[in-house]
Parts: sequence; structure tokens; C-alpha cells
Amino acid sequence: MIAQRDQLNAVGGHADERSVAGTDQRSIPEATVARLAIYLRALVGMGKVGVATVSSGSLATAAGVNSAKLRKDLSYLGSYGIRGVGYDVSLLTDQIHKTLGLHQNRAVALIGLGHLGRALAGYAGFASRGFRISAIVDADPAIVGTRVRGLPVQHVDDLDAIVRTENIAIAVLTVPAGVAQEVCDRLVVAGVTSILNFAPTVLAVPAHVDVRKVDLAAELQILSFHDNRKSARADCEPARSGSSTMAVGP
Ligand SMILES: NC(=O)c1ccc[n+]([C@@H]2O[C@H](COP(=O)([O-])OP(=O)(O)OC[C@H]3O[C@@H](n4cnc5c(N)ncnc54)[C@H](O)[C@@H]3O)[C@@H](O)[C@H]2O)c1
Repeated sequence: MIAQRDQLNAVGGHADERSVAGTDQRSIPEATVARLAIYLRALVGMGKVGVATVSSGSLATAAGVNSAKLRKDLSYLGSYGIRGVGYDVSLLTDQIHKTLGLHQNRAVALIGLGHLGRALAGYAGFASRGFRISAIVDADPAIVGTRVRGLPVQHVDDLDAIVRTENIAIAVLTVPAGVAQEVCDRLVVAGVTSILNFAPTVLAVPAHVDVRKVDLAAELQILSFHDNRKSARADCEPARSGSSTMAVGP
């Protein structure tokens, strides 16, 4: 039996309360880590069109954050930019790559080739962002043995060998909620240390394993909450302006 702890729920969770060791041994808040991925996307886009240096303001705008936050985030990397010049795009790209552990192409296993798994397997964006889907796994005998994007779909019973052979540290879990914990346990025993979980269930994992949860329905619920607030405010507006008109009227 695996020693277990509750996962930290990344969606709407306590992102800022968690931190990881930075390159200069200062800890980097989880929320900063998430923004580093966004800065990286912006920097890679700039590099592609030949931008050599970028001001904190321009990079912040491209990433959709304010520049004070960006400067603070990048200071965790020991990167302060040059006053009046800004950041060297290529250097900063390398630095963030290294911090996120993307300097080596990462092998990822996709577990569960249903509707969602198939869509993710076909997503070209993983490769361009440093990830290589190197194994696709399912339990359905009708799918196992077929090929998707050149890869054979392998059986979940062979997970141990697959993880070892392909040197997989990260798995994407797109199986039904009812089997997610069981598959997660198998992944952990096989040596996987990071799991991106799409199944709507809380996974229990040992302390050395990181779980990130993606929950699009929860994101929609958050949007619904804000939308509700906006509607409530809009409903109040005419009443408020109506009463002020009466107050200043003759
Ligand atoms: N996070 C989100 O926003 C989001 C969005 C859509 C779906 N989901 C979740 O993602 C999961 C997959 O959804 P879907 O619509 O692709 O389901 P699906 O039923 O189409 O696919 C599930 C796949 O998992 C395979 N499977 C079942 N048991 C397995 C096992 N023990 N080992 C390996 N593979 C196994 C099935 O054979 C199937 O191919 C579900 O848990 C669903 O709730 C999450």
C-alpha cells in the first residue's frame, strides 16, 4: 500500500501557498511557476520574429500581467534585466526553460485514449512546448494494438515496462473517474512522479509525486460566479441612478 497524502488542487487551490526550489535556492511560489510558462510562450513568439530584447512592460503586456509582478517573478530566477534595455529574449528564454526543466525534451505517457485522450494525442502544441508523447495506454482490447500518431496503443497492464523503457516521469490521466485512483497507483509504482489529472476525482499520492488537476467544468463555474456578480451589479445600476436623479431633481 502506498503512503498517501491528499493532492493539492491546482484549480482554484492555494497556488501561492506552495513553492518550489528556485535556481538560486530561493523558493519560487507556485503562482510564479505558472506565470513563467506564460512568459516563456510570449518570449518564444518574440524570438521567432527576431526580437532580441524586450522591456518588462512589453513582456508583461504580452503575458497579460502587470510589469511589477513580472519583474518580481523574474527576480526569483536572478534575472533583473538591464535598465533602459530590458531583457535579452534568448537568455531569458533559456533561463525559464532550465527553471521549468524543459531543457531536455520530456517524455509523457497518455493514459486513456477516449474522447479527451484522442484530442490530446493529436495536439501538436505539446511538442513545440517541450513535451513528447512517447506512450499511449488504454485498457480496451479494441483499442490496444492500434496506432495513433505513429505510436502503438499499449495495454495498461504493461505500464511498468512502458514507464521504464520510455523513461517516463510525467503522465496525463484521461481515464474515467472510477478507475483513476487505481491507474494512478499503478503509475506511481511504475515510477511516474508527476501526473496531470483530468478525471473529476481527488487523487491520493505519496509526497514525492506531484498532481495537477485540470477541471474545465470548475473553470466554467468560476466564470458563472463572476457572470452572476456582473448581472447583479447591472441590475442594481438603474435603481441607483434612478434614486440619484430623484435626489438632485427639482
Ligand atoms: N478535466 C476536464 O475538464 C475534463 C473534460 C472532459 C473529460 N474529463 C474527464 O476525462 C476522463 C476521460 O473522458 P472521456 O470523455 O475521454 O472518456 P472516454 O470514456 O471517452 O475515455 C476513457 C478512456 O479510458 C480508457 N480506460 C478505462 N479504464 C482504463 C484503465 N483502467 N486503464 C487505462 N485506460 C482505461 C477507456 O478504454 C477509454 O478509452 C473522464 O474522467 C472525464 O470525466 C475531464
